[in-house]
Amino acid sequence: MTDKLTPLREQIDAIDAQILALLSQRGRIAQEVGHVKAETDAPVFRPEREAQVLRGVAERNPGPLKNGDVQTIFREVMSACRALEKRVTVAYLGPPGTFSEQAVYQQFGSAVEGLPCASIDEVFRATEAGTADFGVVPVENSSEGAINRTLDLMLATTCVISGEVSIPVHHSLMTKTGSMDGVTVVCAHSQALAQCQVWLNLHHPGIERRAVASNAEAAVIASRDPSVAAIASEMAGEQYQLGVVQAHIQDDPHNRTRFAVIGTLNTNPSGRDHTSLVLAVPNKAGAVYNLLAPLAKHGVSMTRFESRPARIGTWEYYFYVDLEGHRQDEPVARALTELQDNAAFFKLLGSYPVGL
Ligand SMILES: C=C(O[C@@H]1C=C(C(=O)O)C=C[C@H]1O)C(=O)O
Repeated sequence: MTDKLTPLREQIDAIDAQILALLSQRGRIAQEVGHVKAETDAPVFRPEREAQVLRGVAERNPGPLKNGDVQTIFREVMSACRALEKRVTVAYLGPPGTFSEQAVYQQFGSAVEGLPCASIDEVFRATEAGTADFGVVPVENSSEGAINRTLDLMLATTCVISGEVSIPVHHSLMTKTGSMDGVTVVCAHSQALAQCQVWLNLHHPGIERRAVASNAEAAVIASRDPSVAAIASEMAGEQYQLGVVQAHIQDDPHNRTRFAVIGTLNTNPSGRDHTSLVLAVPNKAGAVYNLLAPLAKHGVSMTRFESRPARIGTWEYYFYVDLEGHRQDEPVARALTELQDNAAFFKLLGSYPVGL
């Protein structure tokens, strides 16, 4: 066996040497890019360029490696190259171990400075204040719908959306001991409790459910108190040394959460983009119908339509709309101008590459 392996491993060693030489060449060019950007004060992180590189490697991938795996490798290569220019700081809903943190690494790779925050509000504040270069905030979950606090803060702050990222959300029930003996409370973020309610009703109908600030927070509590079980990711469980009672307890096996990358960067077109905006109309018959007419007229598809009460005491609403295309694409630009003319309120949140 050894005789057969030796020449193959020699080939792998030779290839690794080439990969390493090429990586270092790539790194040196990224440093030059960094110098050019510094001269013009241009942004280091360019989501549209990174999206194009990742789409390109999937299109050109000759196999046998899977597209997703090749993209993970290139995501890390770009992350390391970007860090040679500047290590970007990204605020997220902490503590470490949350799905928000996973979304940060999914978008930026691991050569990034994560800044865990106590609340979604704080993520917006840190990003607005420039303490962080970007923030990552949950926007919607495939089972539970919109994250209302994020929608409200999109409206209230000056942050724009520079990117989006979607990750699978798998919940595990975990305790300090790995068993449910003596457990009287299940802690999790309210969204996670909602996403696992059918399973909990079936398997632990009598146990108190307590909403806490985040799933990772629940994991911290469970790591200190054996009468508490946490619902969180297995990553959080590992971080806080919990034993898994039951993995994959979310009611929908395809459960996903979409996150927005917020910041001050107006991302350029990548070729496959989304545009997000908030609109309001006067409270009269046909107003919403008329409002959206420019989309049909210019052939722009709407991928999301969400309403939030305006909270001014009357039955008025803000509409959160996602469109296919970039604000600089001709049909989108035309539709946006007409939408703005028809709307009582109009705020463009940003255009950004469609998440992988
Ligand atoms: C090298 C650049 O800077 C960053 C790193 C990239 C890379 O390593 O490919 C791509 C985009 C930027 O986020 C660039 O802008 O081209």
